[in-house]
Amino acid sequence: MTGIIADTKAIQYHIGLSTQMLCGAKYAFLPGDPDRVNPIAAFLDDARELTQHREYRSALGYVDDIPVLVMSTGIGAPSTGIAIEELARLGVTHFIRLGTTGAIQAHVQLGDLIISEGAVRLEGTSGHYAPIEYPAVPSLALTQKLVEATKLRDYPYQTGIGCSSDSFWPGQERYDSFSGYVPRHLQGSLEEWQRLGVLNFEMESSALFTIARTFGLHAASLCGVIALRTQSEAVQQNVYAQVKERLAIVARDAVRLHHKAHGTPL
Ligand SMILES: O=P(O)(O)O[C@H]1O[C@H](CO)[C@@H](O)[C@H]1O
Ligand SMILES: O=c1cc[nH]c(=O)[nH]1
Repeated sequence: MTGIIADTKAIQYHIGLSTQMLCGAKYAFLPGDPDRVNPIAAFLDDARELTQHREYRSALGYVDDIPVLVMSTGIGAPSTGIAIEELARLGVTHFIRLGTTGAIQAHVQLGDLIISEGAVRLEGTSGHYAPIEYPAVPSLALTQKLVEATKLRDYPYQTGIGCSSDSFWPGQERYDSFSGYVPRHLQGSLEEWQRLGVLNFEMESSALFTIARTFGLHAASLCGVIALRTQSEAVQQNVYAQVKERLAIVARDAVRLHHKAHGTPL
C-alpha cells in the first residue's frame, strides 16, 4: 500500500499525529469532548498537549513510566472509527473510552460510573467493519481492571450493557428537540431497551468495541452518568466536574493495574 495514511511514520491524515509523537504509547484514553483531553491528561505525569486537528485534540502523559495518549474522538461512531484506525496504525493497541452518558434504569444514580460489558450497535459505522450479528464486546482483561480500579476508589459504579446511538435526540428517544420529532420506529425504543436490561445511552462504545475486535485490538468503556432519563431528558451539568475527575483517576489506575498484570502490550 502507498499513501500518507498507510505510512506509520507519517502524520496521520485526520488526527495529526505520527509514531514519533506517541513515544511508544500503547494505551489511549478516548473522551468524546476535546475539552476533556487536558483535564484528563492532568492526572498523568509529565503531561503535554500534542496537537489538535478537527475534533481530535491530543496530549501525552505517563503512568509511572508507561506512555499514555489522551485523544478526543469527537461525537459519534464515524469519527471514533477514524480515531481507532489511525491510532492503530501508530501502534496503539489498548483503547479506553472515557465518556458521559444518560442512564435509563431507575436504580442508576447521577455520577455513577458505568463500565461496559457490551453495547447495542444502534449506529452505522460498526456495520462497515462487521455484520450486525457480530457482538460489540469490550476486552475482558481491560474491563476487569476498570472494575478493580473503581472498587479501590470506592466510587459508585454499574456494569452492564449500554446502547450506542447514532443520534442524541431521536435515537435516544428524546422529545425535547426543537421539533419533538421521534420517528415511529424509534418511539417506545427506550422502554424496550429498559425491558432488555440496557443501562444507558451514549454514542461511541459499540463502534469502538466492534472495530477493535475486527483488528485484534483491545477496548473498554467507562462512562459517567450525567443524565437520568427515567426522570428527565436533560443533562445535569453540575455533576460533570466530578465525573470528569473520576474517569481520569480510574483510567490511570486501571492502566497501572493492567500493566502490572499483563506487562507491556505488544
Ligand atoms: O461525553 P462524550 O464522551 O462525548 O460522550 C457522550 O456525549 C456526547 C453527546 O452529548 C456523545 O459523544 C456521547 O457519547
Ligand atoms: O443522555 C446522554 C448523555 C450523554 N451522552 C449521551 O449520548 N446521552
